Amino acid sequence: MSPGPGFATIGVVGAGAYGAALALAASRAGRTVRLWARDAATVEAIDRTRQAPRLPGIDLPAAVQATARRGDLAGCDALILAVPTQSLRQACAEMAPALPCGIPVVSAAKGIEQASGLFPTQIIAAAWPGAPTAILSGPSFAADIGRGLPTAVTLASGAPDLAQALAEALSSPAFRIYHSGDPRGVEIGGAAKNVLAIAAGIAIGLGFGESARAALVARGFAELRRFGEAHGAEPETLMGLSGLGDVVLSCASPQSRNFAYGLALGRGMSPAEASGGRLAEGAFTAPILASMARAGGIETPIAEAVAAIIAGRSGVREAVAALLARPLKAE
Ligand SMILES: NC(=O)C1=CN([C@@H]2O[C@H](COP(=O)(O)OP(=O)(O)OC[C@H]3O[C@@H](n4cnc5c(N)ncnc54)[C@H](O)[C@@H]3O)[C@@H](O)[C@H]2O)C=CC1
Ligand SMILES: O=C(CO)COP(=O)(O)O
Repeated sequence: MSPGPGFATIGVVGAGAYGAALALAASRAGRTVRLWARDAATVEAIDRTRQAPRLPGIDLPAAVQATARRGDLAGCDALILAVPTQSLRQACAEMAPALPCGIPVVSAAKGIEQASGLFPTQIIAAAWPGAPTAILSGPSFAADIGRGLPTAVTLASGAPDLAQALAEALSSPAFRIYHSGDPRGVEIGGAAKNVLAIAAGIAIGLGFGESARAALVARGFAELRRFGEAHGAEPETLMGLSGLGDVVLSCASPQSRNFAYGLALGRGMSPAEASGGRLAEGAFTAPILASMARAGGIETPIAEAVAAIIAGRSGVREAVAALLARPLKAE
C-alpha cells in the first residue's frame, strides 16, 4: 500500500505489547513508524533482536524504528499513544512540548482515569490543548495483530473526516479499521469490557460453567449499554466492534489479561497476586466506573461487585451470592 497524503510517518508512544503491534500494523499499511519507548533498554533490545520484549516472537520490519528520543517524533504526521490509561496524562505532558502544534493524537488505551473520571480522548484534550484527538479500540489481541491474523477495530474522532483519514492510512488487508464519529461510545466500550472480562473470569474461576458466563456477559452488556447511553454513547457504537465485539473477545479468552486476572481471583488468589505483574486495565477502571455510575443513578451491579472484590471489601463468593440474590425483574 502506498502512503496517503499527510500520514506517511506515524509515531507510536509506548513500546509495550499493543504499541509494538500497532507499530507493526502501521508499517504493514505502508507507513514509516517511530516507536518510542521511555527506557533505552527497550530500544536497545528492539535494535538488537528486532522484536519488542512484550511482543516476543514477532519480527519488526526495518520500517519500524525504535527510539527513546522525543525529538525523533517531531517529524511524525500523527501520534498513537499506546500506554495504560493511568499513564496517558503523563505521556501527553512529556510529548506535547516536543511535537508540532496540531498533530493528531490517537489513544489506544482502554480505561477511565481514576483521579478524574475522564475517558482517553478527554484526558488528551485536557493534557494536550489544541491536539485533535481520536480513539482506536476494538477486539484485537496484540499477539493476533502481530501474527497478521485478521482483526477489525474502530477508530473514532469528534472530527469524522480525521477518523476516516486515519483509518484509511492505518488499515491493511488483515488489520481493518472502521471509522466512527462517536469517540465516547468507542472509549466506553473499551473501558467497560475490561471490567466485564474480570467478572467473566471470576465466574469461570469459581467453576460456575458456561451458562453462568453467558448470563453474566448478557447482563454485563446491559450495564455497559446503560452506562454508555447515559454518557452520550450511540447505541449502534455500543453494539459494534468496540463494544459488543470486544466484550465477546475479552470475556471468552484466557488470552485476555483481564479475563485471566478474574480467573485467578475466582480460583482464590488475592487481588495483589492475581495480576501476576501484567496489566489488567479493568482493575483500575472498575472502581471509578462504579462510582461514576452510582453518582449518575445508573445500576451497574456487576461493576460494583468487581470493584468490591478488588478493594477487598468483599470475597468472590460473597460478591457472587449478592449478585444472585438481586430481585428478579423484567429483562
Ligand atoms: N495488549 C493488547 O492486546 C491490547 C492492549 N490494549 C490497550 O493498550 C494499552 C497499553 O497496553 P499494553 O501495550 O498491552 O501494555 P504493556 O504493559 O504491554 O505496555 C505498556 C507500555 O506503556 C509504557 N508506559 C507506561 N507509562 C508510560 C508513559 N508515561 N510514557 C511512555 N510509556 C509508558 C510501559 O513502559 C510499557 O512499555 C492499555 O490501555 C490496553 O488496554 C488495547 C488492545 C489490545
Ligand atoms: O483489549 C484487548 C483485546 O481487545 C486486550 O485485552 P486484555 O487487556 O484483557 O489482554
